[in-house]
Amino acid sequence: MMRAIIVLLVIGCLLFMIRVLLFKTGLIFVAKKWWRFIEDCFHVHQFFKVPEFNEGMQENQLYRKVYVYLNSLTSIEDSDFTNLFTGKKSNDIVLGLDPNQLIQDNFLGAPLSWVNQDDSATARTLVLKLRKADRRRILRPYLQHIHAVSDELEQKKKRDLRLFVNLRNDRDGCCGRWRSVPFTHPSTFDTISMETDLKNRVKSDLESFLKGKHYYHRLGRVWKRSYLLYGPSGTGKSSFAAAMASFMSYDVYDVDLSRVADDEDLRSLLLQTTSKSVILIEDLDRFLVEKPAAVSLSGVLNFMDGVLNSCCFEERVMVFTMNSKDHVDQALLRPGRIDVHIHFPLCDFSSFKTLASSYLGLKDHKLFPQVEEIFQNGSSLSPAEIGELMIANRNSPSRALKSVITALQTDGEGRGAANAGRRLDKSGSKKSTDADSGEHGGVFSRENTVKEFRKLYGLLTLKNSRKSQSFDLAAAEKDS
Ligand SMILES: Nc1ncnc2c1ncn2[C@@H]1O[C@H](COP(=O)(O)OP(=O)(O)OP(=O)(O)O)[C@@H](O)[C@H]1O
Ligand SMILES: [Mg+2]
Repeated sequence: MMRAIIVLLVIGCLLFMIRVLLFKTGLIFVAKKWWRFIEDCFHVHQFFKVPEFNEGMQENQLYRKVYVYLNSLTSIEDSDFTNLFTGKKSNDIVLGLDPNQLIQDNFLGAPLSWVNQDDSATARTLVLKLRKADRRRILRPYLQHIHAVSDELEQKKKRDLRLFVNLRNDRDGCCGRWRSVPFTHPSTFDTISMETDLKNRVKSDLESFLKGKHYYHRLGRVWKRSYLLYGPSGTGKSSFAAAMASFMSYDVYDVDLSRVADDEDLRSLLLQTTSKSVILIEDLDRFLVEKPAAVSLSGVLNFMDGVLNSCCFEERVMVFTMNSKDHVDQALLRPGRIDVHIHFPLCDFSSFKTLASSYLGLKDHKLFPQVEEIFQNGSSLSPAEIGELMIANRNSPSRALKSVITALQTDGEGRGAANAGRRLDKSGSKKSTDADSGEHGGVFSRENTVKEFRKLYGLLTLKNSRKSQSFDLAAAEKDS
């Protein structure tokens, strides 16, 4: 009897020491791994692949959800290799899947594992491995669980907007053509010096769009809206486009047409964009004149029309910027292709005062009357030029204003008249050119309330008698 007790004690001590050894040295993970391997040998498995792109090179939404879900699993820390990234805050450490990393999971008592297949030759794929005996019972509820968890994570995490740029198509079509970085452009509608009324109308137009899904579908139209921001260099077009994206919490796809091989390539780029995004094409006029790529005009027109079935083009806002519309094929600007035209003119005295207030904190100054007179004599500069002068002299407002006056008198001579003159040429009064030419149909009086915009899809011409900025929505009469 005594001998049996001693043997049991020795075995107990041995087991305890082995346990301590296993946990202290981490060998427990090796033991678990071997145990799983031996167990697996006695089961038949099934594999389910979740590719990043479907055969049409469109993003596979399930891939994105599984990726978010796996990155949230604590078992990601048990993998042999895991990436560490800095999160939003500098002291945040975020774990990220490593190429070909194995992640274990367990659902309703069934062991599962995922492999993050990511070799540069093919598009990225997540592969689920589960026992055949468990498939019927858990596959569907497991995928629903993944959807629920990833949706919750997406909701919880404030949407970190992303800026996507397109790569050259020298990667034989694999692995997607967009690379993204966090979108942190500081511009908001508040930082852009623009007439408040005009800014509010753009906001209201965007809000109507965001709520307009059923309205567009009832009209049988793709739920998209396109804006043309045009005006001289340095007048805030790019900043405004960034402000629009931030306002809507939309990602930005910045299309560099010079990196697009041909029309087909442009279409496939579009296919890979996701909903809730701004698709930005800068300096379209320059592209159409210089044509640095093999994209044809009809390719651009189709791109602008979103000539794709609606599933691939929903919830997109297209923003085109130009320095001038004068040399552009008018087919590009017709209603339905460009819904809203917004002109960004050079500064006048009122926008100058807005800049002086934001950059120098000045509401008034003894030099203001002199500045006003120079503007009235037809001189002007872009907000970028005036902004830079104010920033350079922000510690001395008087010196800043004197440098603006000097610049207006030297570089700005006549530019204001030329800029305003574009409006005056057609009408002899301070209205926007588009409104006068009537090229987009009728002119709406300023009394138009925002609800007029809501009633109409397409283009409204709004006579904006204010001299500083025009918000000319040219109406397609027949659509109204
Ligand atoms: N209306 C404005 N209000 C405030 N800042 C402005 C405005 N316009 C331009 N700026 C400032 O000038 C700089 C250039 O602006 P932005 O790049 O948006 O001009 P742009 O019209 O896109 O010029 P380009 O046609 O050369 O691309 C930015 O730093 C921006 O902050
Ligand atoms: Mg720009």
